[in-house]
Amino acid sequence: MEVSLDSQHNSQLDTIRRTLLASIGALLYSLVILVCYKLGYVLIDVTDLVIIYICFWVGHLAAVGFVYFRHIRNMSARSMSLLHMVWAIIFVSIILYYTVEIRSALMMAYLTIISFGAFRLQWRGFFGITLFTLASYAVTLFFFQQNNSGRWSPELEVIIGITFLAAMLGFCILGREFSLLRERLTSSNRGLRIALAKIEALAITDELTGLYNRRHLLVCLDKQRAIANREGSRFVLAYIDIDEFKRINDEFGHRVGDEVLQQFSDLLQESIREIDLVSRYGGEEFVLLLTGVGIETAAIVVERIRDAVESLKFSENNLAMTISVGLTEYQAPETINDTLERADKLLYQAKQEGRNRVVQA
Ligand SMILES: Nc1nc2c(ncn2[C@@H]2O[C@H](COP(=O)(O)OP(=O)(O)OP(=O)(O)O)[C@@H](O)[C@H]2O)c(=O)[nH]1
Repeated sequence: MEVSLDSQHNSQLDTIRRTLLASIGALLYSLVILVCYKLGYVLIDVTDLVIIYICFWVGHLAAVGFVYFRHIRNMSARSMSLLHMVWAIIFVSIILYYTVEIRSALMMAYLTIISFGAFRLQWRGFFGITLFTLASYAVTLFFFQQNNSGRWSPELEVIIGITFLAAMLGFCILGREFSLLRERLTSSNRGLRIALAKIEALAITDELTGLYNRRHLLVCLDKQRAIANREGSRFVLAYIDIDEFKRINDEFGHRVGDEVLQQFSDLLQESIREIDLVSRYGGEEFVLLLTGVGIETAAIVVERIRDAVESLKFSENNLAMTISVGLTEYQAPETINDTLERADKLLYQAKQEGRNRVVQA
């Protein structure tokens, strides 16, 4: 879970970084156009240029704001959405319509815009945006030729057009490869995350019973102790041992012994609340962690479990068995070891007093 949140956060930061890069690119391109305008390569009325700039920047900033808004809301965002790219391509096409002589240089902006799509778009989207760019350039050329026939050189335009088409095709193929690579990477990351979650679960689970193991119990106890020390909350440990389990193994075999352990674990699991924890401490020993209760309430719960075990028949052989329990409440600021040792001594006392009983501190 932590891994997944981490990767989501990193991907959002990447998105913000790419959006900032796109903005820097757009700013530089706007400045280059201004210089070209000053040098007489962009033949446009200054009012029209200002209107085009305002329209483009309003759209661009709205898109950037949208990405940032989704980021602070923790929603997934695309650095340059399809709409955002279409907006930028239209802007470049309009500028190209007014550009003379150096149009092939300013056309490079198309490639920069499209390359942003390679980070996010599926290859179909990438293909679509490439087609849109080609169509948009064709429309620009058509109108340019209509209004500037004097400056129109068919041979030159064909050469530029073919070069541009080849570059776009190359970009499209590379974009597809990139997109496939990204999809493979995403899917292998997902696989790794699932495998990691499984390994983490295995590391804290007892194989036979499916209960938490001793390692996980100790981690939880440390946390619970820290909470109790800080907030003054209470928790109780019940150290449970199945009585004369060796006899069950000896009489019925190890397989039946395992079955009994599994059924007993199920019973324990069903007897506690979600906020409590049951663990297999080792062999036929189990520890219950009962949180937010004092020893009086815990004693009632554990006594009920002892009673249920006594009256149940386990495994296919209808075995009867009993448990002994040492029950103690955590006394701040002692260590968890102290509490466990006390519970163990109480369990020993329960065994000494004849088994099938709960002894509390
Ligand atoms: N079937 C099975 N037996 C286990 C497992 N782990 C431990 N045991 C057995 O549990 C038995 C525990 O025996 P003892 O420690 O002598 O205790 P006991 O017979 O329960 O007697 P008291 O605790 O004194 O009531 C041993 O025979 C172990 O082999 C397990 O995973 N499966």
